[in-house]
Amino acid sequence: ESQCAIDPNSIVSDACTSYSDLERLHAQLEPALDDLTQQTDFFAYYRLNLYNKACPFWNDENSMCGNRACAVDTIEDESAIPPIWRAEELSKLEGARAKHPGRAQRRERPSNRPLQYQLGENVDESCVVEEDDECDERDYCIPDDEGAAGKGDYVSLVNNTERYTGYSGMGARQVWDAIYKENCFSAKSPRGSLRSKTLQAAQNLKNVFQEYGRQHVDDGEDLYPLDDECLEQRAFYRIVSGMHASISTHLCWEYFNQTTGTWFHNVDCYKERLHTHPERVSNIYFNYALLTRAVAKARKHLESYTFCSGDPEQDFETKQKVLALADKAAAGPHTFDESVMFQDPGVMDLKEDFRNRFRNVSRLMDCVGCDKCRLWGKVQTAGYGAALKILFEFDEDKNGENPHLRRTELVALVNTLARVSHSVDAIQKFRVAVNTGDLSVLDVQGPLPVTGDSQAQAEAHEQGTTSAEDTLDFEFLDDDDLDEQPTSLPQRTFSEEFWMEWDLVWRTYRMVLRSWIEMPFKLFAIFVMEMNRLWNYWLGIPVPDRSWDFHFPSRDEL
Ligand SMILES: Cc1cc2nc3c(=O)[nH]c(=O)nc-3n(C[C@H](O)[C@H](O)[C@H](O)COP(=O)(O)OP(=O)(O)OC[C@H]3O[C@@H](n4cnc5c(N)ncnc54)[C@H](O)[C@@H]3O)c2cc1C
Repeated sequence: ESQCAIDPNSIVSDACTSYSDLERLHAQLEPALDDLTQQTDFFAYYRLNLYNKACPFWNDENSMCGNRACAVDTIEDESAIPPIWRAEELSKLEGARAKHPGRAQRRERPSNRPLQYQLGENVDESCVVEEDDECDERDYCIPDDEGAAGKGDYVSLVNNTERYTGYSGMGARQVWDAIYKENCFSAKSPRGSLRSKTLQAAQNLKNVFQEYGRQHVDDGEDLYPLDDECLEQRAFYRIVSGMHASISTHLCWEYFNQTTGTWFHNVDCYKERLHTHPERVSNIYFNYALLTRAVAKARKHLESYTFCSGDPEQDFETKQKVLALADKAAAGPHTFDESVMFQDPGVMDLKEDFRNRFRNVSRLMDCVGCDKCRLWGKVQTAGYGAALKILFEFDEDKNGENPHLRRTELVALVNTLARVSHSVDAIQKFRVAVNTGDLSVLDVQGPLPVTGDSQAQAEAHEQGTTSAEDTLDFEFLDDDDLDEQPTSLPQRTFSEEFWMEWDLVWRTYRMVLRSWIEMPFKLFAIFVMEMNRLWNYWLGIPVPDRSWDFHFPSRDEL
């Protein structure tokens, strides 16, 4: 039995929201988000370490993307960016850095007061920037050296759109594999159901094959089956899967036809990667719910936030716009209930585990072999990291006493929300195009009006009559739930039932045959691993743990 603190069924009503509610919220927030990310310097420029960090997990030299579309236009001429953020100005902070209180001192000072550095003579003293690039234990992300003058690059997020780059193949696949592998939480953490351990072992076995260069078949199934996991673990999976799905949406939305040299909305790409995988779409909506909740929760904190571009008028305007966005997010439906997560004192390890795993996902971005993908991968992992920090480490009612939110975190959070918002937009349009065959909807500017159906659903929701099928259930279904069929589904005919069963028998037969064919390879991999362990033992160096186990596929995996 899972020992998770949360009974998945108990929180359904708190953490549920409908597609149409989120679409309506999206229609309300989209203009404000667009304005913030496209029109303000504060949110348009991002400083990050794009080229100087090696992949900490493997040698990625062979998986570099050489396409022009993979390249990022960094800002060579720093006069294009607000003076206060220039490396030259930032380097003045090195002086201030000398006076930077040490770790011990910092522990003594009220821990959450923003670290502020006063700048040189040519900068207004009331305008301060924070330049703490050290990792706080409450961070869910690895800070990307904004404070390390001269180390990072300034990038305009407006001029480097996230879209199709052509980056694919084993390099990209390896990164996604490794990201999903982070979802195999340690056996020590308090869930320990046999099934999740088996899944973890299965994943490990998969890795053994990869290590030995055995390319596994891309069967189009998602990389990590969502079975018997607790809410926190499931949320982790949904965040990364939703981020993956959102990236897929953007590359389908702006796809490049190499024959004609034109960009277009690729409906087939959408069908293949999203339409036929509703759970991926649902994970995008899940992320939308999570990010809007984080922005709403940061509302009070943002009231005392210093926006600093060196131009007080612009800063004032930026702040008003951010507060207006947070107000709108807060006025919308309650999209996500973080208060039910990590509640049981027994799951404190799990929170630590969750945070560390998310940090690893952020480290994995340095393994992405395409500059533009790496840029947006870093922005988005930092954005989700900031959202998680706000959700799990912030007190909603306090403004000055919360953990400090770095400029990069806030910029990443808002831009990540804007990306997911754009995905929601694109998916709505793609969905209508596929359902009606009318491709002209793809050229509609701005959010689609909430359709009659969605409107009716929203009204029903307000009256408390939303049907179960309209609702996005963000919680775990247990096995009984999974077997339950919604009563409103059309009944299958006898011949449909027959062919479905026949299909299952046929797939089982193929699976058995396949497992016999794979058996020698599995045995070989086990043999190599055992030899490796023996060799280490003989040399007297630590013997690696056995990481193989057998995985019995579920009905869906056949
Ligand atoms: C961090 C990162 C950023 C990227 N950014 C871009 C970009 O900006 N532009 C661009 O053109 N390419 C980008 N790529 C590459 C892109 O994501 C795909 O890897 C590439 O298009 C190849 O796609 P694929 O069909 O092989 O499947 P992939 O998308 O690589 O997926 C691999 C496997 O993962 C599973 N899977 C797919 N989607 C999901 C999901 N949502 N949830 C769970 N499992 C899933 C499936 O089993 C699939 O076969 C990026 C890759 C990474 C790692």
